[in-house]
Amino acid sequence: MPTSWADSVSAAENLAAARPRSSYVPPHLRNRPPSTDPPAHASYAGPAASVQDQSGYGGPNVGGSRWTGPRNDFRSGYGGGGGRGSGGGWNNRTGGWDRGRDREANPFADDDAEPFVEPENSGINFDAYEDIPVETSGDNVPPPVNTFVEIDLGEAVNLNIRRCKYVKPTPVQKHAIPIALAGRDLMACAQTGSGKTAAFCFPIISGIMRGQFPRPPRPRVAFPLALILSPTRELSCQIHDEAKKFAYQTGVRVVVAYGGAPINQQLRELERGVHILVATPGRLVDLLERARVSLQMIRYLALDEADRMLDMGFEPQIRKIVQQMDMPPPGVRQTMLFSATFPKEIQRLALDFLSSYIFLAVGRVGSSTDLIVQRVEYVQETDKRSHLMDLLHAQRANGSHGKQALTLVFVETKKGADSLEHWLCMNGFPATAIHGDRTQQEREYALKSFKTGNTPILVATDVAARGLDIPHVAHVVNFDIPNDIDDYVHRIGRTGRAGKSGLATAFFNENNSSVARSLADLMQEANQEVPAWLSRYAARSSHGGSKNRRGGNRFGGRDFRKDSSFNRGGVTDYYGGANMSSGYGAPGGYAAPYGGAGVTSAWD
Ligand SMILES: Nc1ncnc2c1ncn2[C@@H]1O[C@H](COP(=O)(O)OP(=O)(O)OP(=O)(O)O)[C@@H](O)[C@H]1O
Repeated sequence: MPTSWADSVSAAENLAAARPRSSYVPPHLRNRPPSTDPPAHASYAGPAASVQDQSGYGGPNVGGSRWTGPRNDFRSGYGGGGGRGSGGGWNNRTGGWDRGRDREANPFADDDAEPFVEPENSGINFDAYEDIPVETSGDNVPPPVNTFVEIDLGEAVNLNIRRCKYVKPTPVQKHAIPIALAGRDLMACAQTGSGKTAAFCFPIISGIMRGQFPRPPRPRVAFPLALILSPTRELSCQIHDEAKKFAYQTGVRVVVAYGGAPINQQLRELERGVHILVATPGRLVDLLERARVSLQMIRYLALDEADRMLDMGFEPQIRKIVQQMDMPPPGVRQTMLFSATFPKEIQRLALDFLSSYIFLAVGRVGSSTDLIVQRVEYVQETDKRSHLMDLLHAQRANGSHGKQALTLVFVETKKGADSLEHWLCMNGFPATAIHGDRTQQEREYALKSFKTGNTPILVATDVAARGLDIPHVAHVVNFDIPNDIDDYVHRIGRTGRAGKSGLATAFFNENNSSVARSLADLMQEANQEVPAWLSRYAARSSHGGSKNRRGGNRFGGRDFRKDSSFNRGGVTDYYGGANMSSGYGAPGGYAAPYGGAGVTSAWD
């Protein structure tokens, strides 16, 4: 009997291997249950059919009443039944989705060529996340799970989890996946590098595999079932790559659309059919205005790094996409917001986008993980370059495996990035740069060159601060400290990911005094040593008032619905109690009520 999730998957694989095969089965078909495969191009949407079992969305197009019934109906057979004969299913026009699936490239193929490949994606210190404080608020919060085997994601997704070498869910996954699988709207805040991408992708993929959906009503228009919005092109590409791995051989097709790349190629991809569309807001608005994408069939909406999208001025586009086009309203679609930081503005947006949602905070909101050793050094503007060179020399001397560890250097301006890159190269340090004035091709080339270790130093503006998951970034240098502490949290979060440790060094001087206090608070909270001189700056700036988007609340946001000032503003208080846990050992912790006066929480 299998004793762990990994054992169960192994057992499943062994069983599959033991199955007698009468003839050669091509690799892309090997994980498909032979008995349930429909004939090519047949329209099939029986009650137990999943996307994998269909040649497309064979269910009827219910036309006029597309938003009728509660949201869960979509997942429990909406549009199912009567699908036979309804016209050949999804994408029939181009030969059917199955044809595309047969050509599905193996998204894991590159992993084996990875220069720094590891046997297991458990990280050297994965258990470091276990004791992290977790808080949930909202009505009827589904209980967390401890293992992947407890979550019924389906055999195909389980195999992909194993291919990803994930052994157990991270804390945010333990909580968020059951919440999302229960069909609940979710606002989830968890530390950088803690696995949020999989936390929203797994339930979406699994929901699409299980659901029954009407077939797309018009040709030449893409009707995705799920939309994942992210602020930057690189992050959208990364989510796309991840989602393709999670959805490999499930029949769920993931397409990405982002600016700066030829739109025609993206249109062709969309025409081949799309279940999950990953997009940046600007390019998506373009596609919607060209009427090449319709959001009318969206059942899942995920906003990754939602706060950053507002910072970048995307709010009008996001509101247009979510509220002014044809997307089903909250309560019909399922909406999830994920970030490591949630300033007040985004919590207000959440009230418009989410319906009776659960607020989940894993670790203190806006905190950095204590896997990252943070150092702040006092460096005058004019000394920054030579100081950086000292750090890089020291690092080169300590290089492991004959390879120089990757170093990410953040600067404030695009010009500053160009000039520092040039200076580093002139001084014998192989560096490249990424910023918004570079062409998309240059940006992608720079990232690739950095990831592969060809240029182990990347100079970047905030375009690389959010979400990018680059293995083996050992050191993040804040050559220029950002004015907003949330940006600092995301920047340093490019190291110390998935349980690994990392180092972050910041060059502080007079110009940064406005963030002294939030920086000192953040470091203290992450159990870092705060230099005495920084504490003095912090004490001074508390009187002057530093920019603090967290509204004076020391640990930043918490569920905004709890703020009395907010509720006095005439907005309904959805808050219906909260649960608090400081670990996973005691399931009883989730039943403990929170919110009464005098109860200590992770936030206080
Ligand atoms: N269960 C798991 N086991 C092992 N590794 C995991 C697991 N889940 C995710 N990872 C890995 O952890 C890394 C970080 O994941 P991800 O990029 O989703 O983090 P994140 O929380 O979105 O970070 P950020 O806030 O910076 O966007 C990735 O390399 C991912 O493959």
